[in-house]
Amino acid sequence: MVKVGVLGAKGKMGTQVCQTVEKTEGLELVAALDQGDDLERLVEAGAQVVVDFTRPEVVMDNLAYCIEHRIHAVVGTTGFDAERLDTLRTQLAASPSTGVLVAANFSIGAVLMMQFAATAAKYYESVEIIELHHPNKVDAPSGTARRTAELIAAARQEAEAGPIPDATTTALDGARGAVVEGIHVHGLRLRGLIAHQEVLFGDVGETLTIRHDSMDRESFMAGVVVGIRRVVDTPGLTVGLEHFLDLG
Ligand SMILES: NC(=O)C1=CN([C@@H]2O[C@H](COP(=O)(O)OP(=O)(O)OC[C@H]3O[C@@H](n4cnc5c(N)ncnc54)[C@H](OP(=O)(O)O)[C@@H]3O)[C@@H](O)[C@H]2O)C=CC1
Ligand SMILES: O=C(O)C1=N[C@H](C(=O)O)C[C@H](O)C1
Repeated sequence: MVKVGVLGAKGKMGTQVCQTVEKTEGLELVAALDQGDDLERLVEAGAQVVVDFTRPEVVMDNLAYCIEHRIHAVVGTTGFDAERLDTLRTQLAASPSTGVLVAANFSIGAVLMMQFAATAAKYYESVEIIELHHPNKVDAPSGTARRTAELIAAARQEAEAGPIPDATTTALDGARGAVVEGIHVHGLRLRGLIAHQEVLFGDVGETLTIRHDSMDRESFMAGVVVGIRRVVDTPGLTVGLEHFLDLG
């Protein structure tokens, strides 16, 4: 039995993660903490794995505590850049048996979308990303959009692709979205949505659009369970759920 603690337990994702852990064979929910709760309760409850769906501004402190106390972590909270990931690697070096998984998106379809986009990247001159979410989302662009842009940029760099064409010389602020690793990312916030993303590729005479839709937060739960089961045997930092999946 894997003893699991959840941080952000009263939030949209945390609530569902608690329910999932409680009904999943081999997992036991031993702590459900939210804003204002003392992290010491994780140690008192004997948590072996913590699942964090909190907020970008608090997640690094949560992880520092977990790593210091040799508690593995499955992290869905957004806000990770290269500097934050390096900080985790440094902290984990002092706790070599501990595993941390940071995944921008736990939905299998979103993982595939990112993989497909990385595969397509070297074949197209143009690429832009549109992420669409519920209006209660606090961050923009989404972690998934950032990660997708990073993967596409890495694939383009490896293929020695030229610059993305764009003749814009005048624009209102924001009209061309944010730029992540040289790729334009546009964010929409709309009541009725949960989590959606389109990656649009273009070249002479054709376009390719890869779209993923999460219509229910249940779509993230299978990936979270895989993360919990695998992180206990995977010391160090893992970035992306794809490393815990058999994608062929
Ligand atoms: N990787 C993935 O697949 C997914 C990632 N996410 C990400 O997960 C994060 C949470 O999303 P969501 O559930 O929608 O957000 P919510 O705002 O619904 O939930 C966050 C919860 O964390 C609580 N919280 C804030 N600070 C702390 C703290 N220090 N310790 C414990 N709990 C705390 C909040 O309390 P309060 O409201 O009082 O501040 C709130 O209850 C976001 O970064 C989001 O982008 C979301 C969906 C999928
Ligand atoms: O806040 C959300 O809802 C989501 N956050 C993650 C992100 O920022 O990519 C994952 C998914 O898009 C839902």
